[in-house]
Amino acid sequence: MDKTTPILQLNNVSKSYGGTPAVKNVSFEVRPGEIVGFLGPNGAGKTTSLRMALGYVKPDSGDVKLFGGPPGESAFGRVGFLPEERGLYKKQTAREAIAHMARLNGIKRREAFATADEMLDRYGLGDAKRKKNKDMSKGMAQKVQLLSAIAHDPEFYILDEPFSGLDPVNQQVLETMVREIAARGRTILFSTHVMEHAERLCDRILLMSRGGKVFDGSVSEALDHAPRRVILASENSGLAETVTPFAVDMERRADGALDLLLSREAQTPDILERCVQAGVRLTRFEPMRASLHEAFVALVGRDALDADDAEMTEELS
Ligand SMILES: Nc1ncnc2c1ncn2[C@@H]1O[C@H](COP(=O)(O)OP(=O)(O)OP(=O)(O)O)[C@@H](O)[C@H]1O
Repeated sequence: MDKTTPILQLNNVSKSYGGTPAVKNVSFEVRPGEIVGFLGPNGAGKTTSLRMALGYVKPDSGDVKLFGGPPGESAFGRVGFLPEERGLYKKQTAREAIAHMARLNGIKRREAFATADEMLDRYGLGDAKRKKNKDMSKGMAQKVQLLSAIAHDPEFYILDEPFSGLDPVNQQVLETMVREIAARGRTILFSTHVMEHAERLCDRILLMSRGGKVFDGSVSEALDHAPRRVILASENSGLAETVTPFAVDMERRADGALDLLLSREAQTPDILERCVQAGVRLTRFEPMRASLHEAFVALVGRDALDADDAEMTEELS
């Protein structure tokens, strides 16, 4: 496989359960060295897509290529997978759990235990080496499970909601881990509901909604879809009337300022100019930085609206 071959390709993949579509005609690629965030509301089809990527679930139609071929044995030892459902053998110790998975991925026994010890030390779990999984806190067990998914140093990491269930400190530890892994040239695809992690970590995000892909691009491209807002206040009257032509919505905040949701065409310099012309003396003019969360809501909301329109058209026809 050359360096330009995508690590993962889903081509028009669909999967239904009992006649209900979970994933509908989804296509995307993950290229070598990328950190890709997989976002979407509950039930959007993320886990199903990841399982198809690994070959655990067979698509009804479309095809999946992992390392340029069908997912399966050829990818043995090259992928590290953290499943959404967490679970470790209760009686295993932390080092046994990690070594066990490393061995399943082709690492020899002695090296597997040495790696387990080294990783537990490196990620602050040195004291837990001989602790049984049943005696660990939820966060600790999750870290151990993550380490067991990555101990064989795979080329490609598929992590299904790796941040869920971790406290803020451990989320930070995990973020650092992801950066370290990426710095070694590895490729990472992770699903998350936490926009801040996606915003900070990802080269690219994929957004799913109702089984379909609704966005595929960089974080800054996604932010273009977020509504733009400006917070305004003035020391005299007439502000709301003056800025109304630039707004699709506005709200009076508790501190008296106006929160303006800008229309697509509205330009902030024009708002300032109009206020000056109208004699409105501004005491506050604060364009707000859009968040990925707002872009997410806008993109998923639009998808839901489009779907409603389609349903309505079907009903009318
Ligand atoms: N094994 C299964 N049997 C039946 N239905 C399933 C199965 N797996 C997934 N589904 C359904 O497929 C849809 C997509 O689920 P999926 O778990 O892929 O979504 P998700 O985006 O990962 O959601 P979440 O963020 O809640 O984990 C849901 O409606 C779910 O109920």
